[in-house]
Amino acid sequence: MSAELSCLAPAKLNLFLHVVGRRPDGYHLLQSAFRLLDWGDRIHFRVREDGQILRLNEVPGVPAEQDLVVRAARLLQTQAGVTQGVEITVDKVLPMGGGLGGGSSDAATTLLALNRLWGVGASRERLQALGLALGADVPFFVFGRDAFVEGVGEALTAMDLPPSWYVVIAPGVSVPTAEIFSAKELTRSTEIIRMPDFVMHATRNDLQPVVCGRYPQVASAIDWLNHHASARMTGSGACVFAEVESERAARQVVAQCPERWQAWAVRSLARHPLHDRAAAPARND
Ligand SMILES: C[C@@](CO)(OP(=O)(O)O)[C@H](O)COP(=O)(O)OP(=O)(O)OC[C@H]1O[C@@H](n2ccc(N)nc2=O)[C@H](O)[C@@H]1O
Ligand SMILES: Nc1ncnc2c1ncn2[C@@H]1O[C@H](COP(=O)(O)OP(=O)(O)O)[C@@H](O)[C@H]1O
Repeated sequence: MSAELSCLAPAKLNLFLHVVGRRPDGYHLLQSAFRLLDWGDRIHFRVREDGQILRLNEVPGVPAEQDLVVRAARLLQTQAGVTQGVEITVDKVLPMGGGLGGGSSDAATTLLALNRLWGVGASRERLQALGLALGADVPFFVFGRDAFVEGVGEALTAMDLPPSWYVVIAPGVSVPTAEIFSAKELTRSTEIIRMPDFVMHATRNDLQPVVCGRYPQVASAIDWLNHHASARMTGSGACVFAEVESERAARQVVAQCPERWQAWAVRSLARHPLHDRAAAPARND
């Protein structure tokens, strides 16, 4: 008999992304609005009593030791002095290096799930702080609701947005985040805005011109989607998105998408699923 749990690791969109400065260590200071999506990877956790942390399935391009789910589990186990272990199965749905935060979300879902399954009882704030060591977007996914994000990803302010439908397109390329942040043509001095006042048309993704200049597939996906609704890149790319008025409109655009790209109709998600189930005990099988 061992405790187990299956959970969505939701994707995110950066509704806008401004680069407002650079720290002495080279990391960039950002302002961004992060939105959760009701779409993502699926992760299954099963507690082991022998302390081992195992990923059971293959994930192309991600050896188990480098997988953020394994690294997140190991970090929590060490930091909280846990003697139990876990078997993890990752059903990868999100394109990697897509700017949808897949790896970071997998890590955050792992922290939230194991905090419960192992009975650690760490506060959300503590899990956010732990998550920052794994990646800049992990604190947001632990926070688990739409947020204004500042600093390098650690300063979060909750934001309430009405539900929306989006079209998301993967233009079939993977963009390395480090390459884009180190580009000499990147502008790093966008004026700091008062975040709650943002309006989409007055914002942009500062990484988008750099990515479009280097990856023409991203530029052409934005051009194509712009014919249907106002299109923009998420994160450091390569995925692009547009908000549309309804599920029906989203599905119509997806149906017309050229075959060389992948497209999805997705709706927003108000809360990370583990937040909704915060009070529920882990299932025992
Ligand atoms: C810019 C965002 C917005 O969501 O892009 P996406 O990764 O989602 O596309 C993220 O904050 C990215 O976070 P993450 O993907 O975790 O980046 P990391 O692996 O920590 O960083 C990869 C590399 O990008 C650069 N980097 C990253 C984040 C940042 N604020 N400044 C940087 O200069 C650093 O050179 C770093 O070594
Ligand atoms: N569980 C995971 N899922 C996806 N990528 C992972 C995972 N663990 C480690 N990675 C590494 O993180 C990189 C960035 O992946 P991802 O988070 O999908 O991109 P992005 O930050 O652009 O959304 C991948 O190329 C991969 O090497």
